[in-house]
Amino acid sequence: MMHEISQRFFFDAAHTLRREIEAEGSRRVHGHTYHAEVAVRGEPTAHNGMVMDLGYVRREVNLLREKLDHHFLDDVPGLGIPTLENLCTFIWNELKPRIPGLAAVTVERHAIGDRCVYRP
Ligand SMILES: Nc1nc2c(c(=O)[nH]1)N=C([C@H](O)[C@H](O)COP(=O)(O)OP(=O)(O)OP(=O)(O)O)CN2
Ligand SMILES: [Zn+2]
Repeated sequence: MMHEISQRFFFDAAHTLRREIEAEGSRRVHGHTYHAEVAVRGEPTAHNGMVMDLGYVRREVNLLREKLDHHFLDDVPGLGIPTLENLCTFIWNELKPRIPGLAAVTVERHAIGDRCVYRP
């Protein structure tokens, strides 16, 4: 039977964004607290009852988090334009080789209710 486990984390980061609406504030350097979640699918093994030890997921997430937390997202190599979509893809690309059962990445800005889910 398939199970899905998940790990939440957050990071604070600055960015700029060129937009066609609400352009003025987005173009200036400003910051957000981003809330993210990674989900891992699999079958619990008979020997430990886990899909994967969440401590392992946390360790990988913490390594990834160092690349985003308190960074200027416009300058993060491999991220591209710092949208929620590209943050999901970036986190996916960073974690997928380390967490083979990775199933989804979610990034949200709670303050304004924006959310993106990447589930290829
Ligand atoms: N499809 C997407 N649309 C938008 C994205 C996105 O990542 N994907 N991002 C934005 C803006 O970054 C977002 O709306 C925040 O706007 P911003 O000017 O950065 O901040 P606000 O002042 O609106 O919100 P605060 O968090 O209160 O500062 C838009 N669309
Ligand atoms: Zn913004």
